Amino acid sequence: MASLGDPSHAHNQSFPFDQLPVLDLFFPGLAPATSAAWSLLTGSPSTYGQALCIGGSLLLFGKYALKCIEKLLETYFSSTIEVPYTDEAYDMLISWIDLKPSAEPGSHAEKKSLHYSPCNGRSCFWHKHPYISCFGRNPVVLRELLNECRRYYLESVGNKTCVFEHQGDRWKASKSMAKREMSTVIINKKLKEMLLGDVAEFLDPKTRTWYSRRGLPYQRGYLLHGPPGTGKSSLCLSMAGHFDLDVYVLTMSNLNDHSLKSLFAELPQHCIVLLEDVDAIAVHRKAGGSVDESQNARQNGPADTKVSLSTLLNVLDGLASSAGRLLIMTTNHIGRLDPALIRPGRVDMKLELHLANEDMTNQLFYFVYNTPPKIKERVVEDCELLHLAQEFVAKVPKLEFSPAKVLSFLLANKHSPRHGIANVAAWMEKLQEERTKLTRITS
Ligand SMILES: Nc1ncnc2c1ncn2[C@@H]1O[C@H](COP(=O)(O)OP(=O)(O)OP(=O)(O)O)[C@@H](O)[C@H]1O
Repeated sequence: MASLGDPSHAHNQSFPFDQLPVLDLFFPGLAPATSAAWSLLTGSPSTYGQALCIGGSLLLFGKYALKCIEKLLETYFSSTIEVPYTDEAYDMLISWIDLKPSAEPGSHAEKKSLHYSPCNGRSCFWHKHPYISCFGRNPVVLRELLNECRRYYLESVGNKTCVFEHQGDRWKASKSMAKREMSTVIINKKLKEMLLGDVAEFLDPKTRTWYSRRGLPYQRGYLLHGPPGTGKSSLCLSMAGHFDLDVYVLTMSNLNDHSLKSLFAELPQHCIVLLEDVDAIAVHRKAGGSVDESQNARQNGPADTKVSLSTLLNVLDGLASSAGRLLIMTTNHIGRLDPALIRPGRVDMKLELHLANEDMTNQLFYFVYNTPPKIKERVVEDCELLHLAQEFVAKVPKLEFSPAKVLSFLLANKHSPRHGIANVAAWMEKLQEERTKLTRITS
């Protein structure tokens, strides 16, 4: 029996090649590779083994060397501009890419249109004629590109009102809508004029100087209150269009203290901050006037899921530190608001929007059926309009329906005012039924 130390046995220790064909049966091509590796390990490399070894090393080190070169180039020979997802420049970049001919989604653009956006990592695209990459230490090309994106973006939203909404504690452009003419929001004429005059005066640069000379906080707050569907949000949006401002919408029910603070910290200069349904913060006070925290917690839920009044007051007061923002709060229940929230200085003007009176119903009728003189095709002849409007107004009880309801009815009959007028009674009956049903459910 041969011992392990027996040199003659060493020779017999070679790879069991007699087993190779069997291995090859299951793993074709494995046998030659293992034989090369075996001969390398046992110190007698074949040419094939040597080549394999050199190739492998080249592959390994080549990859590493490439990474090093890439890093070196990136660090010393290229410029990079970071465009975070949350930055408006990101939206500009996206709209620019979307506008590129290569991004045209084809003839079915209207339905399920495609939108293109840059992904994380490296992207190559054409900018003017040369093929640009960020190679080189001069960032001018990148700046130029971003400027071009900005130009495209501003052109595309030129006649639009941009609305930003919050996602967690970040702002995100949610939609850009065609500017809504102030004339399409039907409210008391004097009220509208007063509001527009006040905002125009506030935004005047002279007013800003006036405030700063006296060390007064340059801020203005408005409260729009009234029943649902009286045009509070519409008024805010059309004001934004009128004064060319973007709107940042905060929905109180989806916020907590932390997100509210972060969102306020990120607001740009010159914009409208719309706080919708501020009554979502129901505040209970004790007999002495102090805030009843336990009652608040019971009604509003845990503190980390809701906005507390003290945080809201703090951020509103902080708003004064950055100039040029208009604060507009809306509510359907002014009686539920804490007096501290709507005290002068935080709210400078309160405007109540009403259910449709005779004048508003008349204006809504004209809004739907009056056709501009340029358009030949008309539903009603001008001479008939006055008479039909009077007939409609006489049938609709005043201060009973919101402008939203009246408008919705008129739009349902937009092709035939006569048919609409004939159906007013049935419509009111239906509304009454709905109201009774709702009262039964809620009681
Ligand atoms: N006064 C109005 N003039 C013209 N359209 C109106 C008016 N009020 C409501 N509408 C129309 O009704 C719809 C709802 O209006 P809007 O959202 O502005 O009402 P709101 O008072 O903000 O309601 P809510 O309190 O429920 O938020 C919109 O389509 C709007 O065009």
